[in-house]
Amino acid sequence: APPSQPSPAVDALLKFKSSLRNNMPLTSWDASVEPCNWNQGNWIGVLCHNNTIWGLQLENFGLTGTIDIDALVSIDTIRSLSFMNNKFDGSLPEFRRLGKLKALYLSNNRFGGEIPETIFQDMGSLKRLYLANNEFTGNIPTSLTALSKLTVLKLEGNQFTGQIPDFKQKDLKTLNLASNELEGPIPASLSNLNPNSFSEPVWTASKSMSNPPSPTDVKKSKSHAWKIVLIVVIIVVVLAALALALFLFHKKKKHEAALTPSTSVAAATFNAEQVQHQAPPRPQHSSSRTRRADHAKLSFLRDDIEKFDLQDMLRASAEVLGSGTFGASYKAVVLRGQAVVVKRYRHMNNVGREEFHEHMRRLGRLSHPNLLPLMAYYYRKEEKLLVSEFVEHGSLASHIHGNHSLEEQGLDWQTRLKIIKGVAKGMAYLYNELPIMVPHGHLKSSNVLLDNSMEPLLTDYALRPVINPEHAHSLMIAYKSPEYTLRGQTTIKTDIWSFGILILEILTGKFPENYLLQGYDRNANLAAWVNKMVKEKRTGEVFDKEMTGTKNSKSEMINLLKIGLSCCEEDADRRLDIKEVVEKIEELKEGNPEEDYYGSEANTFSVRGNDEDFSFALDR
Ligand SMILES: Nc1ncnc2c1ncn2[C@@H]1O[C@H](COP(=O)(O)OP(=O)(O)OP(=O)(O)O)[C@@H](O)[C@H]1O
Repeated sequence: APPSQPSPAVDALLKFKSSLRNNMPLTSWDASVEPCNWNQGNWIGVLCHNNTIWGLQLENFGLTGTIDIDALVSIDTIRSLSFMNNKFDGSLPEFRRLGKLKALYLSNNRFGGEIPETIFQDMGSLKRLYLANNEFTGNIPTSLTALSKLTVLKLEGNQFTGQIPDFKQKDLKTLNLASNELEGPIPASLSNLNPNSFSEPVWTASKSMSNPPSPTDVKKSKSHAWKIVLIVVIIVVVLAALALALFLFHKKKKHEAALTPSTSVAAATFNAEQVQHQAPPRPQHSSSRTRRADHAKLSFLRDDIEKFDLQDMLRASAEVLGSGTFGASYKAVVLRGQAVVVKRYRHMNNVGREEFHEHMRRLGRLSHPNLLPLMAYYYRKEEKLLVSEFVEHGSLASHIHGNHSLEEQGLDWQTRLKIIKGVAKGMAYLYNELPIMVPHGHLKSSNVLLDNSMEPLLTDYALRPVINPEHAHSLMIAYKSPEYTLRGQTTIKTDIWSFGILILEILTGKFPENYLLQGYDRNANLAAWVNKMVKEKRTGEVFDKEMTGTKNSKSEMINLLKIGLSCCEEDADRRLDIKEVVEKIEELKEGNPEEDYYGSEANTFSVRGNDEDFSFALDR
């Protein structure tokens, strides 16, 4: 029933809405419905937790007009605001009056002009600030250097001039200043930062395929940004060499000493620090030897493996595999040459010891040919490590998007089909087997690993119960579905969307292009593109040129494309469920694709080479 008295938050949000122009997308903002009541159909873009509004995420709506800070000030619980990818212009609004904000995302708008020096003065809680790709001019405000909690600052793609301020924050991990008009020396405090922070993606420093640059970022890189990068690279290399020498000396000296886990992790992840430049974790000094031993205990989840202890793992030289949204992963060789992967998770600090153990035991009981088993884990309040086997063949992402030489060709159709089948079976098993229904929550091509026979192994699955809820939203951003963008919740339905995108990715060879955006753009995602091509009767052009198969696979490919699109229905209720997906994939076989839907075959496909082999040509 409609509330008799609208709550103050409702009033405030309606007032906020009234100063926006083009606010048509906000029709669900209606006084007769509570903003956080999902049963009634909650308000679009309002982020809630336990019935409390903690943020607004109004992205890709074409909004203009005024951001009414007065109205927002009266909602005391707001911690995160995103107005990315809209058309707001004018000077930066007075967000300083929202002193408790932890995240402010304003990238890809038309805000401009000089930013007053003091504007960030009262925003001591701010951790993430995105002002990229606007039209800001003048100096970078020095008040930013006083934000002690800042971890990510994105200022690229503006017209900032003058010198780079002296950022001294120890937690600042990502700083992007590329594509501005800055000059002068790089402050010494920044020599520790990842050089790529000055251009764009951290991913170029690692081999991870998960975070490719967006086309706009690439376009916007200007030559002076590269000069800065070069200088920083030299500084970092010199520092790294010094640090390496120190590390080796230290390792030799302390060989016998029992290290506390976090000290050891810092040492073992030394290589990673050069990539990530995270502040190394501080040693936890415990008072007794027993406590140290306890601390250093790995909990094993399976009996069929030879046990090793944390010290073995941490003393082994670690190679960084990459750093994703959840944390960084390292490869370490333990015992008789067995390679394991240790993933160090951020944002799991809210969960208590018992709860964590219980969920790990649940995951440990899972056993399926398409799930990478969890071997062991480590729990301390401020440190969580998950250990699994190292999978030699790498990830699906690296196979689809990596560079292929003549000897090493792209995946053929049969292999792609096998992979997709395995992924579907792994997902179905996961839903069936866990005593509580938990989605995979993080399905993407870098989380599909391939064993020696190219059978897929899902990893990073079902972790939602142990991720801090306030972070889950910003962490699980891969392959975003429309409703995920609105509610920030992973569900079985959002999984199916991700699975559909994975099918389209595997068939087209294209990286889901909205990956780096925070929100869902109905015109800029892989499903929208495929749908558009299908409508234009250009289906043949969507398939990956590197995918070879026999002539007969053509209809199978088209049928799989259909399954992918049926998983990517905007309306979540219309998506297939996992059982249907598995059945349909298993039934995939020759047949006549529906011509009127997919266009005339003669126009869309071409056969190259002999009759048996074909590939799709783009240049017809
Ligand atoms: N057990 C494993 N064996 C081999 N490679 C792995 C293993 N686990 C992860 N990788 C690879 O290491 C790289 C880094 O993985 P990581 O899980 O840290 O990041 P990600 O998958 O890119 O992002 P996210 O943190 O969002 O899951 C990825 O390329 C991933 O495919």
